[in-house]
Amino acid sequence: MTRALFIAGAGTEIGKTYVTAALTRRLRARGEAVRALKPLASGVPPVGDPTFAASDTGRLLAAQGLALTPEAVEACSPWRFAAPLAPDLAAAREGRSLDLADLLAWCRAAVAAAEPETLVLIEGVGGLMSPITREATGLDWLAALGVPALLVSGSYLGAISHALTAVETLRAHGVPLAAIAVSESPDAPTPPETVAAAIARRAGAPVACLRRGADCPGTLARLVRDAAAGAVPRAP
Ligand SMILES: Nc1ncnc2c1ncn2[C@@H]1O[C@H](COP(=O)(O)OP(=O)(O)OP(=O)(O)O)[C@@H](O)[C@H]1O
Ligand SMILES: C[C@H](N)[C@H](N)CCCCCC(=O)O
Ligand SMILES: [Mg+2]
Repeated sequence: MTRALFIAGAGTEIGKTYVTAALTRRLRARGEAVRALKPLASGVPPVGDPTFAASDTGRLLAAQGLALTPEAVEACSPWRFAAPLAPDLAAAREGRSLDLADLLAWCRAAVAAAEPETLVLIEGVGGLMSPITREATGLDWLAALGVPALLVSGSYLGAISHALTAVETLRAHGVPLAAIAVSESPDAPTPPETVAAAIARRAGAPVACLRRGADCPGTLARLVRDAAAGAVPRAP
């Protein structure tokens, strides 16, 4: 049975790719089959650009041990836009647009095509409710996919409210929340463990922590694997 999980952020540039790549490496090291996808990406350099390896797609492909071939890039991130803006704006800058229905169909096909027992990780774009098309936000994409979420938070001052706001939003929309990962922010005033504990007391979901430069903790890998296998009850 193929299992899928959506990585959502309490904000943009908060650690979604970092956590997804670390999680991918950890699961693969345990012999688990993982496919990490970033279907929709903005702020992306051309594939041949020397900076492409540092892009979300580059980092997710590297975490899977995949070379940055045009085919691998296309299979990971079919909608790529250059401007570092919300995807609807970035697409418009290129005279392009995208439909939520096409994005959903692509994601569903990718999950269906994955080898049995593969865990498919789908990284969203920006924050949970960042616009992805003129009408839809990332939440619409996640809710329509019907897979559990892993919410990534930072540990900066304000991160607790941002994370709990995202938790409440997921709950209000019936999206199952597998876990929250606090990815340490630079120059944060308190340790990420302090932020994680404050979130855990209020979120009703397990919280894991990743210090700067840290690998994915085993607890998070187990939570994600179990959730993707259906061990997360849908929110009331
Ligand atoms: N725990 C961490 N340790 C070291 N670096 C981190 C950590 N978390 C995030 N970063 C770094 O912070 C920057 C932003 O993180 P990342 O790219 O994962 O954010 P994102 O949420 O995926 O952003 P986007 O919304 O653009 O997809 C990156 O340079 C990333 O490597
Ligand atoms: C460029 C950035 N890293 C992301 N790719 C896009 C973030 C869009 C954020 C839109 C918003 O919520 O204000
Ligand atoms: Mg990212």
